Parts: sequence; structure tokens; C-alpha cells
Amino acid sequence: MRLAPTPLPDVWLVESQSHEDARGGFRRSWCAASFAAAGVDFTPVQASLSTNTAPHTLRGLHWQAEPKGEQKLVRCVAGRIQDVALDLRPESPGYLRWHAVELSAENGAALLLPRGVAHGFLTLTPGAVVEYLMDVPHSPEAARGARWDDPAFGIRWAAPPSVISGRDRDWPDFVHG
Ligand SMILES: Cc1cn([C@H]2C[C@H](O)[C@@H](COP(=O)(O)OP(=O)(O)O[C@H]3O[C@H](C)C(=O)[C@H](O)[C@H]3O)O2)c(=O)[nH]c1=O
Repeated sequence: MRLAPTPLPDVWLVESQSHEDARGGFRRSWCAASFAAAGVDFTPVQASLSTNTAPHTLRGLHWQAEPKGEQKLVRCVAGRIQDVALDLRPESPGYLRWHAVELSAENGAALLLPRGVAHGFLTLTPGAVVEYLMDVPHSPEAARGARWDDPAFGIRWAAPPSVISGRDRDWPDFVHG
């Protein structure tokens, strides 16, 4: 398992080898030793699955307000998604910058997002399933969001969403600080 840096501080691309044979494949999806070796303190306490029927379903951009901030490891376990990290940490050199990667069941890659970095994804296939590992339990009252097309960020999505929740469609313009 290898953690590769991305242009956003503390956002890591997590890659692992798939051991293939006539039955299929086997790959590690989280490893305390590999994360510790990369200097990343991440211990999951909750896992969730997001199932998405249609291509161009967009979820996000979401984060948890402090003190309920969460680190999360995001992986696509069926289909393909465009996964987006958006740095909302005012003290970060990457503040208001975004980074997108394609995650898929085939490439088996994952993105590790620290507290203060918002997350969203656009599905690129029907039946995309996204797995989350979080390091704190879910707190609905701490949920915050920003709009996918907010001009403050200029995120280049692969396509406009064809399916999006009313909440995600209607987040107000981002307010700095
Ligand atoms: C996030 C979450 C949701 N839920 C329940 C609450 C609702 O009844 C239902 C759907 O929740 P929501 O519409 O917030 O789901 P998403 O829009 O996919 O939210 C997620 O989407 C973006 C992209 C993320 O990165 C976050 O993990 C998360 O915010 O699942 C739970 O029970 N536990 C949870 O951790």
C-alpha cells in the first residue's frame, strides 16, 4: 500500500496492488502500518457505503464543522467516479483549491481527506458504489456543504449532474473565513 501526495496538503492518494489469479483479485484497502509509515494518523471507527443508480449523480460538496471534523478514506468499489477534494482550511497553502481524481473498482485507488477538506463526487457509470471509512462517528448537526458549481472554486466536473439532491443543489454561495 502506497500513500502518494497530491497538490493539496495532507490529501493523499492511496494505492494498493491487486493480487490477481484465476478467481479474481485481492487488495488491501486500509493498513495501519502503511499509514503510520507515511506519517498519517488515521484510525477508522465507522464505515459507510453510498450506492448510486444513475451516471452523473453528484453528491457533495460536504464537510463536518469543528469540533466534529472527520478524516475520511474514500474508495469506489463498483463503477467509476470523479472524486473531488476541496481545501477549505484558511491556514492551508491550498485554501480554496480543489483536486480531482478518478476512483474506480478497477484502479482500486482511494483518497484520504483530512479535516477541513470538503468532498464530493460525480458518478461516471451506472451503479457506482462508494465506500467511506471515517475516523469519527457521523454527526448530522455538524454537516456543512457547498455547491458543486460555486464560482468561488471553479471546479471542472466531467459533466453537469443529472441527479443531485435538493440540498446539494441549493447550498448558498461560499462565504470566506
Ligand atoms: C453521511 C451519512 C448519512 N447518513 C444517513 C443520513 C440520511 O438519512 C442518508 C443520506 O445522507 P446524505 O444525503 O447526507 O448522504 P450524502 O449526500 O451521500 O452525504 C455524503 O456525501 C458526501 C459526498 C460525503 O463525503 C459525506 O460522506 C456525506 O456527506 O444517510 C448516515 O446515517 N450516516 C452518514 O455518515
